Amino acid sequence: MAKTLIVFGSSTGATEDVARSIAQALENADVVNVTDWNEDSLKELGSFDLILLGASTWGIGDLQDDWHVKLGLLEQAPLAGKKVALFGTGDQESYPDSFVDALGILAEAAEQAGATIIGQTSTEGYTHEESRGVRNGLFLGLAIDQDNQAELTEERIANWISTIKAAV
Ligand SMILES: Cc1cc2nc3c(=O)[nH]c(=O)nc-3n(C[C@H](O)[C@H](O)[C@H](O)COP(=O)(O)O)c2cc1C
Repeated sequence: MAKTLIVFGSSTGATEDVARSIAQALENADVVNVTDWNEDSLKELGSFDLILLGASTWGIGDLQDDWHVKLGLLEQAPLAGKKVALFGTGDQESYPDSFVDALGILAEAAEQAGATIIGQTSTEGYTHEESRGVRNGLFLGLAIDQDNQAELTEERIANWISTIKAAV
């Protein structure tokens, strides 16, 4: 398996749990909290074949706080030619018009840095109405709803990882 870096931002632990589950399922993954991400971290990106970025959505469609502070760093990251896959947690019932918006925010920043986004997923099985995390009818990454569909999380992660492995 490709050498993988997972960077997550999580306010109450949901996205961190997903990040750690993903890391367990991959053979060669480093997991980093975005709070520990700095200019020096950017220099190490070149040694990874695949970069996974995970964030929750807060406010109404806002990027998780720790990620929000580091978004400028992501925009400047040396990601040209790199494959980046995204995962996000959200609550589709309470926030149907901004469900996993963070996926869209991270995608735009990573693309600005030259990355190619892989790992888009179907919106089937979700009840949201609007999402900045959807482009051309697909989520820009893995969408997890621990608040309403926790029973689907394990299977969603497993399916997504298969797709990612096939794409690297
Ligand atoms: C005040 C508040 C605002 C939220 N806003 C959104 C939102 O706009 N969109 C969304 O999908 N989820 C929203 N959520 C749900 C969280 O994103 C969800 O619970 C997530 O799993 C939290 O992940 P974390 O613990 O990793 O930060 C919100 C939750 C709270 C409490």
